Amino acid sequence: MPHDARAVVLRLWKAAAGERWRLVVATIFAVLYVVATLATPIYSAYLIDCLWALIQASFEQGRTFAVSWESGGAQVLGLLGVWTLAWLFYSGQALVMSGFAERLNLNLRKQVSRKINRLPLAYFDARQPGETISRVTNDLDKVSEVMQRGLLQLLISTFTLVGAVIMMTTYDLALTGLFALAAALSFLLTKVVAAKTYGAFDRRQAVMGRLSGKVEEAYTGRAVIKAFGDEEKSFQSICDDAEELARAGAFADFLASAVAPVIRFLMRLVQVVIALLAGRLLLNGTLSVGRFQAVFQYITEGSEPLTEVSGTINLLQGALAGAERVFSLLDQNEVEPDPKEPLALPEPLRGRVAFEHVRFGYRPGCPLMKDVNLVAEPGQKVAIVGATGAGKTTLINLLMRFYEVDGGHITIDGVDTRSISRSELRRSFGMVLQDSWLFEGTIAQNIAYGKLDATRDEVEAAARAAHVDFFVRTLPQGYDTVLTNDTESVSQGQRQLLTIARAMLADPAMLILDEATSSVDTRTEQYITRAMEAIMEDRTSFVIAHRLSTVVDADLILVMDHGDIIEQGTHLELLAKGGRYAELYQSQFA
Ligand SMILES: Nc1ncnc2c1ncn2[C@@H]1O[C@H](COP(=O)(O)OP(=O)(O)OP(=O)(O)O)[C@@H](O)[C@H]1O
Repeated sequence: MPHDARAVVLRLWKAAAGERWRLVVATIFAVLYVVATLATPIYSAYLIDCLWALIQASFEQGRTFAVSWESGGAQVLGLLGVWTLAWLFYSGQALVMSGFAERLNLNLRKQVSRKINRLPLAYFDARQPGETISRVTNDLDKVSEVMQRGLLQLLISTFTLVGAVIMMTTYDLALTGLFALAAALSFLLTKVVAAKTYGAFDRRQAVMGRLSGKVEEAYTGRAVIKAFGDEEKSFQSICDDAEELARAGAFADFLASAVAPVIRFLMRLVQVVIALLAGRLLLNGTLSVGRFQAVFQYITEGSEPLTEVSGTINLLQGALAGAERVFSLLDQNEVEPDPKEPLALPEPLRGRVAFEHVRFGYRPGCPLMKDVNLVAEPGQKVAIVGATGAGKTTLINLLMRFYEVDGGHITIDGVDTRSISRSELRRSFGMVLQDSWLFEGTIAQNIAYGKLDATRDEVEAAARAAHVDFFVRTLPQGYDTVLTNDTESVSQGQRQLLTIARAMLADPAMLILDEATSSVDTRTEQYITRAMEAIMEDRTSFVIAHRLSTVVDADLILVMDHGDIIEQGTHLELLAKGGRYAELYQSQFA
């Protein structure tokens, strides 16, 4: 069973708020269906006894046996009517129940989607993307699929079993007792198997999550995998997980389906014993033919749910395992909420950025930045330099509040960035990163992403300023060319120019730029340099710098090492100091 099955069921109930009426309606239909199904044996018992009396009378009086409308025809039609009603109730219930399961799934899916936007980046750092995606897809699908079929079966099976036992007591108590004993035995067996199946289902869902993660990684990282000739290793690793999934899945399914035949066998044995006992009662005249067959129909009606219930409970385990994994995602700590009454940044924004005694570590207990202090005056160009892993990106991550500082303050024009909303903070920055983020849409839409109401003229003006207009016009569809996420027709350099155009159009007060390290052709590089210089004009800009010209021209150079700023000043100041910058300059740039 889940670690706390009752808690999972309670949370599912909560998640079904607003949809519970469907469950009530489905239950009413289920009860009506069971009543109609259980009514047929009584009705047929009466019918058979009537017909039996007729047969005997005809036999004694030497008449030919015939059934008229009055002597049985009407009852036969009535029986057909009850069957039709049962079918109608069953279909109605299935319809309402599928609506319930899908709505419940929709509610959960919305909660999960909202949650994903509120999770801190640290959550995603610690997990493979596919694992989280699997919770939104596979696990949720399992919940709705099984809820739909499983809950329906469970309702009908339980009502049918209880109803059949009650009806049997009206015919013969001893036979009912025997049947109840067999039912209790099969429940016990189900319980034992159910404990095992939960573990198997839980493992299957977990392996499925891991496998989705690897497939996703292999797909998005296919270029790197090919470049390192790692295809075989990547394939093997996916195969290993796929095989584990097959084993876990086969074991879970085997356990779930193996119990039903055992219970069916047990119930058949009981039926034989009851048949022998009931036969004796029939012969000594205690039971009529009609009542004998009614008892038998109730045994059959009551035995089938027992096999169903055991299978269904096993199926529901799968849903509970999926639901538990979804709830564990929903229970993750969220990012610190924005202040209830956020302050606003001054208008117009001057763009003075200050870090005051900032402390930060990605993992608790592992400090990276111990005491970072800096002031970027309005309009200054700040170059951040340092070896790989020195903390350049981390500085930007904190500035944009992708991660929260552990101590100290970051202020913009004197306002603490934690006292304004994240969206206002991020709106005040433009970002041009190395792996430029373009989405599936036209080039015009991609450029206008920072200013959704921009006119086509504004889009084209931004593209011209970013030196990308000429390239766009060489494409057959121009600004209406649709970019796919993986588009091959746009080079790395052109992608960067497009994101510069996007930033130009948004016209933010401050900028964050990550200079490209990947090789682009000289001509494109010239365009990029010119576009970057143009966009940095009169804006406070933070540049993760790789080019000598950017660093030398900067108003402030921050030299980072092991997370902290170890030197800061202008090019000449730092050279004169003869410290790490001078060393770096000699080795890298000179
Ligand atoms: N999401 C993360 N979770 C845990 N540690 C991280 C994370 N991102 C970076 N780090 C670690 O923090 C340190 C600083 O990384 P950061 O990315 O800021 O360096 P960088 O100077 O930008 O490097 P590069 O020039 O290679 O991009 C490194 O030791 C890195 O391993």
